[in-house]
Order: sequence, then structure tokens, then C-alpha cells
Amino acid sequence: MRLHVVDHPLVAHKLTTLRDERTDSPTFRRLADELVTLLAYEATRDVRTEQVDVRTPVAPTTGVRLSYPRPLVVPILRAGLGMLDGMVRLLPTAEVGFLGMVRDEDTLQAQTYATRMPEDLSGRQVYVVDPMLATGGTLIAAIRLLIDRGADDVTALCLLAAPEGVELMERELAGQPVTVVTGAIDERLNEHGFIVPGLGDAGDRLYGTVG
Ligand SMILES: O=P(O)(O)OC[C@H]1O[C@H](OP(=O)(O)OP(=O)(O)O)[C@H](O)[C@@H]1O
Ligand SMILES: O=c1cc[nH]c(=O)[nH]1
Ligand SMILES: [Mg+2]
Repeated sequence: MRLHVVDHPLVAHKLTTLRDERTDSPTFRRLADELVTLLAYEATRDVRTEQVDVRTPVAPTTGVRLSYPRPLVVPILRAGLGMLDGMVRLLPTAEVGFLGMVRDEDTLQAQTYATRMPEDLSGRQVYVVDPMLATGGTLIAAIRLLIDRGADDVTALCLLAAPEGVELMERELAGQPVTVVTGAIDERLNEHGFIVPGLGDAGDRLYGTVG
């Protein structure tokens, strides 16, 4: 597994406002959208392209375009939905699949309640978006499902990660074609499995509901 922490002052600035408990849901949604664009710049560095001929008003030349099969973007519901628009804006040819997953508040085990994506992902590049990598259980389960369906290159974009979750992913997904791109790695998890200092419950902060 490859890990990339995006070290950029704009990312740090936006993450700081995102963390602030006074930031309201509309502002939180806007910042999450802006942050995914910055993370995606790094995360899509190896997106597959093919050569294409183009004629400018001045001369013919050669360029590139995103190649087929189309990349797949998979938001993990609910909180991942807050990163979807920014991602598909950058990858306009992408197809979108959905994974509904929720962490049991007591056991911290991830449960899958919805799966809507192609059965066969052979040869596909997949971008999973979820703002929080805490224990890592959710992302590990999501990535295993994608690799079981044939995905041969999976990149996860997270706004924040905990060291415990990154370590578990490195152990459980060793040797797999997986990259994690995150805006920061925080200090630790607390006794409720929340990232410290983190930003609280990303789903609640995005959508203003508890659940
Ligand atoms: O790394 P983990 O310990 O598995 O935790 C991370 C998961 O927890 C959050 O989702 P949550 O279960 O709160 O669901 P929600 O998006 O519906 O709020 C978050 O968006 C991740 O999916
Ligand atoms: O800190 C955390 C951990 C899991 N899920 C969240 O939304 N926040
Ligand atoms: Mg939540």
C-alpha cells in the first residue's frame, strides 16, 4: 500500500476551518468539496490516459485524454457523498458506484447496507472517497470488495486519517494495488474510535443530522 499525505498550505488552511466546531454545515460542505479537488490533484497523478491527435487553430498536435475503461468513483455513504461532486468534476468521464457502510458505535465494526456498482471491475481504476479513515475497518472492507470484483488499482481519498487506521490498512492490504491519499494524519483515536483532534462526525457535520 502506498500512502501520500498532501503537504500543502491551502490544504492545511481549509482543514483548520473544517475542524473548527463553529463551522456550519454549508461551509463544511463547501470546504470538503474544495479539499477533494486539492487531494484529487495528487490522487489522479497516475490516472490512465491515451494519446490523442488534436488540431489547434494554429497547428496539429498530440495530447492525451482519459482512457477506457472509465475510472470508477465510489463514495462511501453517507459522508463520502460530500466528496463526490468535487471528484467527478475533475474526472468527467468517470462512472459512479455507491457503497453504503456504517460503523457500529459500540463494536466499531463496519457494516455494509448498500452496494450499487458494476459486478465486474476487471482492469478498472477505482477512486474511493470517504472523509475519515479512523480504525480503517470501513476502508479495508470497501477496498477488499473492489479488489474481489477485479479492480486492479484502488486509490482512497480521505480528508483526515488516524495513525491506527493507516497501520491496520498497511497490514491488511500489504501487497495490494492500493494508494491512500490524505490531507493529514492526526494524533490518535479516542476510546470511542473518533480521530483526535479530528473534526467530529463527518456525516453529521456535512448533513446536520445525527446518525
Ligand atoms: O475507519 P473507521 O473506524 O471504519 O471509521 C470511518 C468511517 O466512519 C464514518 O462513517 P459512519 O460510520 O459514521 O457513517 P456515516 O457516513 O453514515 O456517518 C466515516 O465516514 C467512515 O466511513
Ligand atoms: O472521527 C471520526 C471517526 C469516524 N467517523 C467520523 O465521522 N469521525
Ligand atoms: Mg458518521
